[in-house]
Amino acid sequence: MLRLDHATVTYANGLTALHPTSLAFRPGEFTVLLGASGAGKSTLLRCLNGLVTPTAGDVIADGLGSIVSDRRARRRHRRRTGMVFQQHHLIGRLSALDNVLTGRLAAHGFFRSLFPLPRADRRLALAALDRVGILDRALERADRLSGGQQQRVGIARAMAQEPTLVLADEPVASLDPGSAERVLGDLHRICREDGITAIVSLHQVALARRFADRVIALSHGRVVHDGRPEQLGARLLDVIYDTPPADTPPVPLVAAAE
Ligand SMILES: Nc1ncnc2c1ncn2[C@@H]1O[C@H](COP(=O)(O)OP(=O)(O)OP(=O)(O)O)[C@@H](O)[C@H]1O
Repeated sequence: MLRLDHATVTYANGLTALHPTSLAFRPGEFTVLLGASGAGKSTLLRCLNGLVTPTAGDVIADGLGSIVSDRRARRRHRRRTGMVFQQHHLIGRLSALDNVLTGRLAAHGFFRSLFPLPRADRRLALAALDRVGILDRALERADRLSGGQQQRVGIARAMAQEPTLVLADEPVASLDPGSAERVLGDLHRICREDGITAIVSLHQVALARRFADRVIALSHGRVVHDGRPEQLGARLLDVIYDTPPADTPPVPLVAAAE
């Protein structure tokens, strides 16, 4: 179980992006984080792998203890945590396969990773590409693949790490609706099959309804909802997305003539 214990993040400019937050993530659960832009989703995700250090409170990883105060625990936790980003951070001139193989580097020591990786790693990387349906593009340069295919490579790279936890920050935000659904569907299926805990930030409420076991919604750095996706009604969505009440006069689109 991964836990935030009163975790708080105040950035150097004085902005509190995450107010004291306590949450526990159950193994194998697919959690979606929802919230308007700037609500604190990325900050929360980054706390969960130690990329952002809480200014107060703690992050406790299963069997390892605090990843905030213990560097070794943080390193071990990261090794078993796969990250998927909106901008896939692929190396364009490398093949899809070589990009996926970079996910295996953390499994080896620094000196070992300077030499060609063992065959077993290549097999694992090819299997990961197969699971996201693009084995036939394994030798293609990453920058010649479509956006959806590139994100599949990003997912395969995270899976090649053999993680127990996947953190995905808006993994399908730059894809068209059809590709977004297929790519998120792949991520969801693989996490389910392998019992991987997933915490995924999304902007698309429909995808949260479709795939989430649990939805956590943030607004201005606070959790405003933690529950089942079926509970996402119109009223709650108004709170999450700061929609003004229906009787608020509309803002004029064009300034009135002087
Ligand atoms: N390094 C930083 N220094 C100062 N402020 C930051 C920093 N990173 C994020 N913020 C601010 O913290 C708040 C929360 O940002 P965060 O990126 O966590 O939100 P988000 O919900 O992920 O937004 P989006 O959906 O747009 O990615 C925002 O007001 C943002 O401007």
